[in-house]
Amino acid sequence: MSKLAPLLSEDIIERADSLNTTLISDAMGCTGSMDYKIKPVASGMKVVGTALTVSLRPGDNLFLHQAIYDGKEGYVLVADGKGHTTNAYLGELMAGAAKAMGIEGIIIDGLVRDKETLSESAFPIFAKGFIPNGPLKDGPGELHKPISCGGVSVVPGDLIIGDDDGVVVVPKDKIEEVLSKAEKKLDYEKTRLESIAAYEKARTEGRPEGNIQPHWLREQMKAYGL
Ligand SMILES: O=C([O-])CC(=O)C(=O)O
Ligand SMILES: [Mg+2]
Repeated sequence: MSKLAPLLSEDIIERADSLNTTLISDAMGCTGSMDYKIKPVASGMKVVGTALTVSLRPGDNLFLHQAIYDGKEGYVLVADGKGHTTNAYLGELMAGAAKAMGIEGIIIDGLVRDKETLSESAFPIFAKGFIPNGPLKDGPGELHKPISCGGVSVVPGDLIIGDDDGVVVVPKDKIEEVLSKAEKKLDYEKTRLESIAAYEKARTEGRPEGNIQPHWLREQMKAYGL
């Protein structure tokens, strides 16, 4: 029997892929984001998938090696590196192995190394930064258990989305509700951007009409007597 949590459906992954981290966080009441220091190693990287979790001893990557070989397509490896900042948890070799295994990407609360190779690769890695020191390989650690990563709980099987703004986690029992809300927000934002652009065009052409204040602004400002 697989140790891995069931993969999320292709439909869920496709829907999440057509959204982004900000819409998904909005749909969770502006929550769900990991520590802002966890960012893609190169701008433009995006990852969406089912969480595969590992907890590491600070500065030690033994269990991260095992997690890579437990992984396969559809999974995003999420590693609680406890925010350790003296040793890197992975470099180009492990990143290459994870990509070869079919893993969608790696999120780590800690540092990595081999910046040049990692940032030129198409393989998405999200970390807090870079340091030349390598890790120990002695353990202990924990695989496929609930963890905390970047201040957010991650349970194996949760939905993970990472992009240039950071990483957001959607608990598996909330996915349907969150995706439908985020899709509605996307529609709202598209319409809003269109009206902002139309207003700017009209204004610069000397024929402004109406206003582009969001519908809720007036009501909210009443509390301030304005
Ligand atoms: O030593 C390690 O396990 C990490 C590393 O440098 C690599 O993945 O290239
Ligand atoms: Mg190396």
